[in-house]
Amino acid sequence: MGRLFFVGGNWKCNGTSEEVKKIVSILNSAQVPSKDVVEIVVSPPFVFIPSVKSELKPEFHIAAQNCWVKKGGAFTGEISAEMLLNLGIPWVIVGHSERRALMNESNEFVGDKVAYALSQGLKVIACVGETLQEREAGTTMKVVAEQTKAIADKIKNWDNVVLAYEPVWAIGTGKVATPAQAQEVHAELRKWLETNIKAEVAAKTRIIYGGSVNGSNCKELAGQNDLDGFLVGGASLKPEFIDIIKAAE
Ligand SMILES: O=C(COP(=O)(O)O)NO
Repeated sequence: MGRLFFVGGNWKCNGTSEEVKKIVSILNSAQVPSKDVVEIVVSPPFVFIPSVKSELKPEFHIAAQNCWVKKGGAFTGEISAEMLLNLGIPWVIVGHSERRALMNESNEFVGDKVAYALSQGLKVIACVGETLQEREAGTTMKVVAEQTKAIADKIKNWDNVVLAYEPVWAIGTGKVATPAQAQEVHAELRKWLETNIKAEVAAKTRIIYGGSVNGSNCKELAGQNDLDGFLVGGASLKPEFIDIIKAAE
């Protein structure tokens, strides 16, 4: 396939400065595959980004967990794409299901955020995924296609987009999608890109999986044709994150 494997670690709203120091030292002492085998991105909470960026070895790139939908200004509490770029942060996660749910981020708002982040020069991990109710109602593909379309409607270039399929029912629950379940949706998403955007975008875009990935299930998941990596939550705070990165080999 020729798509460079991608592993993201989403630290979410976790960590103290002591805990972050420990995670950084675990990552710095780890032997990780070369950058031709895997692209690794870790996403600390905003407050730890400068220190993590300065301490972490260059094999690990940095992502923010969110950014504002337009140029910075009178938007109390927000962090702008320009600020991230000013700090030399190349990646941002947009549309995570926790933000869609807790902050009421609509598909259109997520699409606008992806477009603005890309327009400023950030690379984007764009998240889609269905809830348990939506899966049980048989509407998984309808939901993730709508979420993907809302992004596609706002952007022209997919070169700096990684699409993360994160079934909400698998996030933080320990109920990881089976390899077949993940492959099915990834293949459908790739087909959606081919049909609605273009074959080259479908072939090149990395589609990564997130939702209870750990050191024991990552290898089988990584073996799926249309699965190009992971967006890891809980396990990215633990030494097993290195095992997950090595699933790229
Ligand atoms: O939300 C997730 C996945 O979290 P978990 O690995 O803890 O299920 N990634 O962004």
